[in-house]
Amino acid sequence: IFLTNGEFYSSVHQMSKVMDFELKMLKNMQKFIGKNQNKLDYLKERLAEYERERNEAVQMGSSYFENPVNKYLLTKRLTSDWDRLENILQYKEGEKTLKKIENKIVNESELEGALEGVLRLQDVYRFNTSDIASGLFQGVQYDVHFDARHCFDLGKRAAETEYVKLGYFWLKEALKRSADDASVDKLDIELAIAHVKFKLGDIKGANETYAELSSRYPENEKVAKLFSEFVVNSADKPQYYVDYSVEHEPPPEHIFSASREKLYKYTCAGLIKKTPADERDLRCGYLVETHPFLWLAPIKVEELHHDPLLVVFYDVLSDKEIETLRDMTKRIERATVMSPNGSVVSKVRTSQFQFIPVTHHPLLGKIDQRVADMTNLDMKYAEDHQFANYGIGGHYSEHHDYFYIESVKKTTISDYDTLGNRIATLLFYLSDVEQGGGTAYPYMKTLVMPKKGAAAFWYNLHASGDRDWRSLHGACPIIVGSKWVQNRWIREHDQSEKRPCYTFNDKVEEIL
Ligand SMILES: O=C(O)CCC(=O)C(=O)O
Ligand SMILES: [Fe+2]
Repeated sequence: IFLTNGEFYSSVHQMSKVMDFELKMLKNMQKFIGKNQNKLDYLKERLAEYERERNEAVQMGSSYFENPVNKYLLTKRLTSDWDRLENILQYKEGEKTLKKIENKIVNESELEGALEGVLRLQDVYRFNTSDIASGLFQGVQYDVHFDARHCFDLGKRAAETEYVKLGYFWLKEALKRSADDASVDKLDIELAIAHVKFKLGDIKGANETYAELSSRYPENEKVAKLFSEFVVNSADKPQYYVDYSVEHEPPPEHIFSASREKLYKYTCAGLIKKTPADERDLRCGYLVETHPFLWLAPIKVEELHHDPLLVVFYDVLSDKEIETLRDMTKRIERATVMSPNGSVVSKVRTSQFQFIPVTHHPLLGKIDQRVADMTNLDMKYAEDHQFANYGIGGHYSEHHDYFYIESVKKTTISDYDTLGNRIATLLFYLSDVEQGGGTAYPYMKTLVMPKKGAAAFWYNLHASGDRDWRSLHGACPIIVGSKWVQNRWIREHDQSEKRPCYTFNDKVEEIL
């Protein structure tokens, strides 16, 4: 058994394990019910039999005992039969099975992770609470909805995270739904709303809610207690209201003045995108120069940004190759999980992000040759192939692929002295994603949507070797679907023949 702590919600691949686990639980439950059903059936039969014998005896009166057989039967019922029955009654049928069911493996932190996944989606894509609650995502209607209890759980969870304000809206939604849905107590929702208001610094609003509740429930001890706690805790807080008219703060007027995290989210949500003027010089076409073979089989390439360079290559992996790659990652993963020693949690984690050396399978070398043809870089200087799987809500926040060599220990980076920094990244998409899951490049105003068999390619370093901060990117959360990617991180030493240094420094100073 290897399912544990908050590792599943982020990967659909892992979720399928959870599904298998649920099936086992259901089977155990069936077994438990079956066993107890047999026991009850047996007991019912015995009961009927004994009642019948007894009724006969009662009807016959004392003459019943004139028959030695009857005398024997009564004695037997009250002695050996009864002992057996007692044993059966005391025996906890299906106890072992019950233990298995009780010993649930998907624990509370999984649930918290799942709730936070929903909140992250909502935050990044700026979904309305009532839309999510009724199963509407980016204009696509799904046949799911959240009841008052779900909304309440989300609201309470949100209040404990960075999404406190969303917590307010979820609790309001819970309140709305509780009108004709008794899955949660209305007063509990209202108390949670008062608490969230307090957390948001809405001291005046919280005070009004508590005051109203205590006048509506004058005898309620819980209300009185929470109100007086609030009065004590808010005594030295500034007294103001919070505006709840919008669920998501609009971006600042000069959008690039926002934090990098915000820029990443805005790009995922489509608030940052290229203007027609930005797109004017970008081309689509066929790549034929880097290798004579490409004259026969040119690679489809789409330019998405020029400086720094960002392109997408299409149809560079076949479905069959992708199948082989996926099989490869499955095999390695299982081997890791079954390993008898070492931390189980980290093993499960590495199975969501795993490195496979090029020597592991001939296909990996073949792919690297293709990458060399596509990028004109030398793949001798690349890291191991990295595979990753993201599930619903799974994401990778904004980051640079290059190393900050000043701030990390050199020894933690493989072969830094010989290979140097990550000059470029080639990111294969091994799956389509139904909704969400794009790769966002805020400074290039680009959102690349995963397309099975395609690959995004960009430079992380200037030709001078300096880090290019404009290569900032991140994987947007998955709304629906499962995303598989394969990373090729290409190092800078020694690409000098492939990407000559300029004689001038092309470094662009950071504007932050
Ligand atoms: O999955 C993506 O879209 C981006 C992944 C990424 O940036 C990374 O693994 O470094
Ligand atoms: Fe990255």
